[in-house]
Amino acid sequence: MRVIGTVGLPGSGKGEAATVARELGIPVVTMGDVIRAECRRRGLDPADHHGEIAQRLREEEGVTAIAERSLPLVEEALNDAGTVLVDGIRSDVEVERFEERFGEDFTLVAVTAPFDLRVERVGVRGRDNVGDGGEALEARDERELGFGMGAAIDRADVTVENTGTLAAFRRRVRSILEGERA
Ligand SMILES: Nc1ncnc2c1ncn2[C@@H]1O[C@H](COP(=O)(O)OP(=O)(O)OP(=O)(O)O)[C@@H](O)[C@H]1O
Repeated sequence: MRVIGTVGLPGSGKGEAATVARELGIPVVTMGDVIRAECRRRGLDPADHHGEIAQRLREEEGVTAIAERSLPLVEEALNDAGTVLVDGIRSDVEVERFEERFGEDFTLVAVTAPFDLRVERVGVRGRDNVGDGGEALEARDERELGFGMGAAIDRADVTVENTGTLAAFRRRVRSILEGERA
């Protein structure tokens, strides 16, 4: 069994890595789904309340609340597959929770790309209001780093620098996902 977690700043390529996993038939557990489910449970629209509920869950159940609630989903996915990808790790305490649960079977993969490249890519994707100078992305970076994402990236077992072509990145991710455990 292998549990592969991905971590990276906005626009670094985590979504693309998850797409590669799905194409290989590897189930993807998205930690944001936990938050969306909790929004619905509280009768709130996830589109408007995602950030607020993420924050409240951490306050009410501790800083590992979202990781904790993701664990049963990962375990369920492991019933049918040898490898599972976890998308959405945001802090070092979450990394510790996965390491505590899965030990050597957990691999943390950091995806990195310089700010300017991420601005360009997020712009192409058109999901964010980047504005001139990439200010929106800067604010998102700050929020993520505030959760402890920098410390999580520092703990990675493998770092993929996503500075080349999309095809090269996808190949690298595929080889990590298919690779034998060291
Ligand atoms: N090496 C690359 N070359 C060109 N485009 C890329 C490359 N890697 C990723 N992209 C594109 O950049 C955009 C951002 O990547 P992706 O959505 O995977 O980022 P993300 O880390 O999931 O971001 P977020 O945290 O904001 O969801 C996507 O449109 C993706 O297809």
